[in-house]
Amino acid sequence: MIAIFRDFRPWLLLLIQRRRRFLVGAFLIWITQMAGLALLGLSGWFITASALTGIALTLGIAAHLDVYVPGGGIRFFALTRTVARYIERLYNHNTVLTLLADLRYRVFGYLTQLDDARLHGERASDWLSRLTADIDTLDNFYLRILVPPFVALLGIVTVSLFVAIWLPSVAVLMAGTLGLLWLVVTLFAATWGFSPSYQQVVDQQSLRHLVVDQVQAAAELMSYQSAQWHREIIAGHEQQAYINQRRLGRKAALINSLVSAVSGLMVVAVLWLASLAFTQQLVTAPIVVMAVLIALGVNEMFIALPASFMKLGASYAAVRRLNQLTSDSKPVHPTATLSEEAGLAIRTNHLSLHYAQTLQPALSNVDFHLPAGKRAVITGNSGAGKSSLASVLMGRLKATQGEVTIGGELPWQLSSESRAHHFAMLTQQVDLFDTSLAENLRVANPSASDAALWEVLGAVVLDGWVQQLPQGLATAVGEKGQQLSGGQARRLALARLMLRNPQVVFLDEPFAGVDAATAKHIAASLDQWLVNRTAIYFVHRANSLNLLPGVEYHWHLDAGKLSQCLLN
Ligand SMILES: Nc1ncnc2c1ncn2[C@@H]1O[C@H](COP(=O)(O)OP(=O)(O)OP(=O)(O)O)[C@@H](O)[C@H]1O
Repeated sequence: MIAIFRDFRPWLLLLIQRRRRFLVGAFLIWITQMAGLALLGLSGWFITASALTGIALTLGIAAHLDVYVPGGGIRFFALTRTVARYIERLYNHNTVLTLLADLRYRVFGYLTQLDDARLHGERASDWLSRLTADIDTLDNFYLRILVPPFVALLGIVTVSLFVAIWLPSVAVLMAGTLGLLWLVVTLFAATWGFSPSYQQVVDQQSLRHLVVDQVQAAAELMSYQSAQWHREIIAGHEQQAYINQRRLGRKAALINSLVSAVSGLMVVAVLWLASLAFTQQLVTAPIVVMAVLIALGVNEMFIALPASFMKLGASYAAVRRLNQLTSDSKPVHPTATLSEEAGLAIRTNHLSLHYAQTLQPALSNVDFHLPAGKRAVITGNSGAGKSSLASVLMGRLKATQGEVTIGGELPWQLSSESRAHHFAMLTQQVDLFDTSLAENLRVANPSASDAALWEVLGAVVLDGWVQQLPQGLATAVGEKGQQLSGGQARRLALARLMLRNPQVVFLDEPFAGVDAATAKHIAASLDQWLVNRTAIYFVHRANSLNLLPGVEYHWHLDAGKLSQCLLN
């Protein structure tokens, strides 16, 4: 229980920052509910009193009834209920949207502080779930879990005090029964539904993964004739999820029936006690009707509570996932910067990197020094650690041991603006936006002219191809650049990089997927563009070396260990 509270705490604190909104919202709900109950009670009283007065007059008994005050009261409560409900909806929806913005802002802040290893450690759909489903669950917390039980308690006290004016015994009965019901629909419902609702979130997540896999790997599954096999796995999970959902539904239905049964019995008991008071001439008949109608109407305050509290486990699952982000993200925003004049030499000192959940280090004791403005090549077989080293040099990963300095600063301590300004990296995985060629290029330099775009396209030998496209630079590249070949996409990414003016450049396999003649042309363009920049090429094969003019250093990575090679 304490652990659960500890997990919820940071998010509750965030929600509580808006406590004024919380109190005003709760007050508006309370006004709406009380106006509804007053309308019901007063109408019951008025109808009964009118009927009794009518009967008395018919029987020739002198009787009178002031119809103006209760009539006015009924109109007043009817209007109050409508207006209060309208304002309450506006106000509380505004609060929910404000909280949504608070939560998204905080979670997005955590995401931006995660390093490459953590970001790549989970699926994109999981990150999306955190930003959408998990936050929505927390967002519902305010309007479903925090406000309604508070208002219900306030309602119980108000109604009991009101009824106590005429019928103290009825008031005690109502306060006792409603208090017990309150405990059942909140604490008991939360405990009883905790594990199935927690499981529901876990099931939904695994089903989402499986279905995404089924769609993404559809071609493979069909060509290996395994689609049916995979569908059966999904069906198995789905069946489990249904069983759990039914369990949750049954529990919710049982609590709802309990609430209906107990509140029904309470109405009968109120009728009985009030009738007793009537026979003892302690109250009039209209008061009896009013008390019974109020007891009937008070159930409304509990209707939504069991369903919300049964899902506390789902909120907890969301909170736990979001809390993982807090513990993984860096505590401070790095702020170091590099000066424009500084010569940006790269130096590593016993650099080691060990990914979590792997036995062998990806980099171990890497030592090298690349003077400012010089070029180097680091070769290595697949899995030797080239991309990992590039990520550490870029400051996208923090070394487990040792350190790297660029221009005298630790890259991971540089502000993101400084890194973006001074460093550039061509990664193996190219990310293109689902927009035009020009827009994709201008991601690197929004103010680049068309002439500048043509120039960099020429440098990567894409200009001829773009010229013969009917829409030229305005041609759409499709989602993830699917309308381009792999080699074209990489060349477009390289062209994009050349629109910037970085001092340090890392090029991970710049010639992958490119034919020999084109590679030669690109190498010549790079040779020109890299003048006065510090650059490291990361390539698989030493036979790419003749494509790398100006390279003065050659290191080789083997299973994370770096050794110096002679350049021939
Ligand atoms: N996010 C990660 N989590 C765990 N291990 C990782 C991660 N990224 C890489 N590795 C491991 O680290 C080692 C080095 O990988 P890396 O991608 O740096 O090699 P590489 O030389 O760039 O390979 P390639 O040329 O095939 O891209 C490999 O054993 C790889 O399995």
